[in-house]
Amino acid sequence: VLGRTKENTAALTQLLEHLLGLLEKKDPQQFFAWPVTDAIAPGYSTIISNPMDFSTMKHKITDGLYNNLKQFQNDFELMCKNCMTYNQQDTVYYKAAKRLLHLGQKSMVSDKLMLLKREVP
Ligand SMILES: CC(=O)c1cc(-c2ccccn2)c2ncccn12
Repeated sequence: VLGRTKENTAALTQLLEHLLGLLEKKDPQQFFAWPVTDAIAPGYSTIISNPMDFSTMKHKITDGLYNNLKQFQNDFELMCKNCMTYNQQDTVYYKAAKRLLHLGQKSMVSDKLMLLKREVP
C-alpha cells in the first residue's frame, strides 16, 4: 500500500533472488528451468493457459514485476500446478512438481519467519 522506495525495492529483489536460488536447487533435473515447448510436450500451449518457469520468474524479478512475496509465491505455485495439470500422476514430471511444490512452500515459510524476525518492512 505504501509507495515503493528504492530501498524496499532493492530489499525485495534481494529476497526474491535468494528464494529463487533455493527453489532452483530443488529442481536438479531442471524440468522447471525453461518454458515448456509444444515440441517436448504435445498440445501444451492449448492445455496450459498461464505457463510459468524459473527463467520467467527471474526476468520478472529483474523487471521489478513482483510487488511482494505473495505474487512470487503465486507464480511458483502456478508453475507446479501447471505441471500437475498437463502431466499424468504416474509421470516423472508430475511427481517432481508435487515434491517441488511442498519443499518450496516449506523453504519459503521458514524464510518468511526469518523475515519477520528481521522486521523487514
Ligand atoms: C514442467 C513440465 O511439464 C515438463 C518439463 C519437461 C522437460 C524439461 C526439460 C527437459 C525435458 N523435459 C517436460 N517434458 C515433457 C512434458 C512435460 N515437461
